[in-house]
Amino acid sequence: MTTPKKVCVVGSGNWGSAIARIVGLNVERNSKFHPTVAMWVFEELVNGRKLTEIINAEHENIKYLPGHKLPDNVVAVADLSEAVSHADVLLFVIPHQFIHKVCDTMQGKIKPDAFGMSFIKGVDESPSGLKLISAVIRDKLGISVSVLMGANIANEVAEGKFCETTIGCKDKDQGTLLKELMQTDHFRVTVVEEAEVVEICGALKNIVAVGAGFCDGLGFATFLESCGIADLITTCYGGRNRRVADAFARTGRSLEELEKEMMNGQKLQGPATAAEVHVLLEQKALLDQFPLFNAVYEICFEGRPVTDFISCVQNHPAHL
Ligand SMILES: NC(=O)c1ccc[n+]([C@@H]2O[C@H](COP(=O)([O-])OP(=O)(O)OC[C@H]3O[C@@H](n4cnc5c(N)ncnc54)[C@H](O)[C@@H]3O)[C@@H](O)[C@H]2O)c1
Ligand SMILES: O=P(O)(O)OC[C@H](O)CO
Repeated sequence: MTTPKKVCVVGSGNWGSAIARIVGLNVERNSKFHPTVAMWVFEELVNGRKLTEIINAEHENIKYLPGHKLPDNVVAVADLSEAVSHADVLLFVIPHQFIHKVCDTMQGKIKPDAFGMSFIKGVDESPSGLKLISAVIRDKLGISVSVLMGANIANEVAEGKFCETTIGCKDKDQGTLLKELMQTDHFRVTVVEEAEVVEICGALKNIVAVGAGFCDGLGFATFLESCGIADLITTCYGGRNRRVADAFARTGRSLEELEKEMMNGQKLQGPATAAEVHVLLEQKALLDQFPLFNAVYEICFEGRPVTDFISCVQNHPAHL
């Protein structure tokens, strides 16, 4: 029998504490894991008391996740080196601004066969270019690093509200183990191999969220009505344009044929609109600024292979 794996949560903010809560409950009932979880806490005083002492005495992170008890087996540790030294599984849940310093402190302190998972949404920027946070951890600590990202609000997850999340992990066995560590009845986990895509989605959506806040704050609320972003998301998930385009890409059959076969007389609006808008963009010499619209037009009407779709967008003049 293999030795139970010890888990350390590196971080104890809003999400870090919600994750520690899940992990603490899960390890108690799964013999593949050691029954205690170390949670590294960036020490600070709250009402004159050390936060670690409050967490260990009251089993609640009263500053970052108030109102939700942590299981007794989650032990707050202020010394990062001590917290991580016995861990087989390292869960990184800190704001991305602190990742370099945290990894630097961990260097030489972790078990050589430990592996990690990052819950951190962000990217790292340096003179050599952008880097995923998982890559920063991997390069600094020499361990494999998966990611977990999803439409998850820490307080809601802690309340046990239903939501789903995605683990990106290239190793099948590790992915299965990490799913066992994270999944609950209310927090449902899907594991995919494309870890980089999972991570970049998590990082970039935060910029859009800031933009959405600007719009709301400025009173430009119409995009947030049902006709705006909501309809965009709805059509991309469940609409007829999406369904027929999906079949087009999978089968290589023509749009006309598929529309006739799949829609029983109903009419697609997307390709025709792409053609109509294309006329205007061409007249105004704006095609370069709308690479997605242009790519859809070329694929639908000019015989451009659908397999070029991503490269059309990648080759936007602004990126050259
Ligand atoms: N909060 C959410 O709902 C949520 C959900 C999903 C993902 N995330 C992501 O999880 C990551 C962590 O977010 P969070 O909500 O746990 O953190 P948070 O926003 O609550 O951040 C505060 C944490 O940072 C720590 N901290 C402050 N100064 C520090 C320093 N110098 N060095 C190290 N730590 C320091 C604090 O002690 C505290 O634990 C982020 O990338 C976030 O985008 C958050
Ligand atoms: O509260 P935010 O904007 O950091 O977002 C939290 C989560 O990332 C939502 O999935």
